[in-house]
Amino acid sequence: MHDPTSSSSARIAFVGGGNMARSLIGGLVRQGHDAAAIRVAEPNADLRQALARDFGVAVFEHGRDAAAGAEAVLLAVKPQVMRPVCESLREVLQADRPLLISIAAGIRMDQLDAWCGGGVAVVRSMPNTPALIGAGASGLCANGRVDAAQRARAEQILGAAGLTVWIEAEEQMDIVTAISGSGPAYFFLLVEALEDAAVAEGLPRDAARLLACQTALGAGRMLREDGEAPAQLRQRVTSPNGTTQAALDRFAARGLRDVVADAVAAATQRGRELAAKSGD
Ligand SMILES: NC(=O)C1=CN([C@@H]2O[C@H](COP(=O)(O)OP(=O)(O)OC[C@H]3O[C@@H](n4cnc5c(N)ncnc54)[C@H](O)[C@@H]3O)[C@@H](O)[C@H]2O)C=CC1
Ligand SMILES: O=C(O)[C@@H]1CCC=N1
Repeated sequence: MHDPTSSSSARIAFVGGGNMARSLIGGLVRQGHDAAAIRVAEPNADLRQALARDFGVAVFEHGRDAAAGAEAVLLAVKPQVMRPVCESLREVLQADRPLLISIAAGIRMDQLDAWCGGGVAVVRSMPNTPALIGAGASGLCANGRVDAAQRARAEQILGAAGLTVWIEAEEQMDIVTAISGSGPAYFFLLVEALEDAAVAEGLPRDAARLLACQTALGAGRMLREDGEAPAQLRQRVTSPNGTTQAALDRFAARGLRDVVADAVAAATQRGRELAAKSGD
């Protein structure tokens, strides 16, 4: 029987059924959320059918059909189409007043609120692709209309795919995007570079990739599970005058920390530009 107060049967609508939506939906269903209460709007028929087949969710072609009667509406479309998508939902959002959650990079809560007609409870979130395997990290930020129950709902939805962190100042969401939103790509790049370097030194590529990938996994797990600071973990690997020291000295001499700071500044700035470009 449908119990509207139960956290596992609340009607949640996803507008956009691409990669990120799929990972969040997968997480919710795995946690026991009633699949029939999850409604997804996705214009691509193949994606739509795959979502229905894989998770048993209800699928629709148009956002307004999925969103009607939902307690929370999660917007998982690209930033470039966010404005027309919000405008197409305006009528149903104004009638039902659900919690609106956006995962789009660079789109501010006041823009979403205005495009949806005003007076909307908005949570802006920035997840990342490890959500696909339940190891995501999401920053969350709420506007003044979001109540405690809606905060809990947003945490439940994003938390189904990993860790959540509340960010009080919205301007910091561009930094979250630059660190954890884009961050998986930085670690993938480092693994690519390690693999190539090992091959250049003479290791077979298969072995190089396997060792680099497993090292990333091991280091990531120690960072989250050991409770020690990253610098302490680093020091425990580094024997005086040993091999690690030789590599770390070279990273320092080549200015690795400056390169990282510069890259994060560029990503943060790009997030701000995306918000400006999407218009008010
Ligand atoms: N990929 C990433 O690492 C991250 C992406 N994001 C954000 O998540 C959002 C979605 O990204 P992805 O899932 O990677 O993109 P995607 O391209 O896989 O998914 C977007 C989906 O929206 C659908 N769509 C387009 N117009 C629509 C409409 N009018 N109504 C309903 N659906 C519509 C598309 O057919 C597509 O399947 C973006 O705003 C992005 O900024 C956030 C964090 C990380
Ligand atoms: O690259 C991007 O713009 C999006 C936002 C964070 C990850 N992917």
